[in-house]
Amino acid sequence: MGRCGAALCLALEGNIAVGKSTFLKLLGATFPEWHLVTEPVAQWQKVPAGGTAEASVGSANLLQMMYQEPARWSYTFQTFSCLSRLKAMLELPPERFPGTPHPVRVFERSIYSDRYVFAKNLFEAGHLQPLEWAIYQDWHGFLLRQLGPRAALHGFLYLRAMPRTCLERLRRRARSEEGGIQLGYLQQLHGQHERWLVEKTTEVHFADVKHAPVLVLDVDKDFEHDAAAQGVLMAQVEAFATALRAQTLPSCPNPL
Ligand SMILES: Nc1ncnc2c1ncn2[C@@H]1O[C@H](COP(=O)(O)OP(=O)(O)O)[C@@H](O)[C@H]1O
Ligand SMILES: Nc1nc2c(ncn2[C@H]2C[C@H](O)[C@@H](COP(=O)(O)O)O2)c(=O)[nH]1
Repeated sequence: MGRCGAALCLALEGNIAVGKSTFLKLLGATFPEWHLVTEPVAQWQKVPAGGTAEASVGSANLLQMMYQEPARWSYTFQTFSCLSRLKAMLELPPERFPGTPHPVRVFERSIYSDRYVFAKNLFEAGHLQPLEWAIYQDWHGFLLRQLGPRAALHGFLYLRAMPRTCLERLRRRARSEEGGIQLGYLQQLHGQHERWLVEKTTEVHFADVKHAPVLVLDVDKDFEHDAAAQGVLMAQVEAFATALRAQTLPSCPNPL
């Protein structure tokens, strides 16, 4: 933030179609100096499918493959999604003006929800084999330990709504790959988020992240078309970021 060069790093977490992208746009309009990183869904829908150096054989929609044949493609999906999130996190943000980095960076989901929500859920649902889950956890833990503070987050913004609300929003959005998603899957993911971020009963293997503060934001009601509700949510985020900055980056006193 400001001249000290350190940004406060937050992840925006929540169920499928809860409203993360919509919320991220609102953050962008409210805090134009923040750096916002969207989830790389488009990359998952169009994975270069190889071929030779001379000729590519096109691309694969890994998101669709994972939903159509989860037992076959879940492990591949989780390696690719986690790698794409890690690349986005490690990529240097563009400087706002020379010498003035962004005060806050917000990532839509994270390498932590990749593991403690999605991969964990796929394992518990039987779509990741015990061996695949063990291998995933091995490289995930190794990589993140090697990266140390570069892979750490200071806090989480958790958008929370009832799974039924998410299903309604998901149907309204009508992303073609998600046509087969049922309420039960959103209930499972809701439970994973709650155990990880609220109840804290999920075993988390990284001390910083385990103790990172969580701001729970209730988005069950429509905030998209309600300026007053938007104002309340943005004020909550600003207060959270300000307090977190004072706590975690005390040597960088610049205001947000
Ligand atoms: N608070 C809200 N109330 C009503 N509809 C919403 C709200 N937030 C998002 N939506 C709508 O729900 C759908 C999914 O939102 P989106 O932001 O794409 O979710 P996510 O990024 O979490 O998957 C979109 O059609 C969006 O317009
Ligand atoms: N199996 C996994 N699926 C994931 C993961 N991260 C996102 N997703 C899916 C869920 C949605 O269908 C789509 C985009 O998510 P939004 O909530 O942003 O709409 O991708 C994951 O790690 N594993």
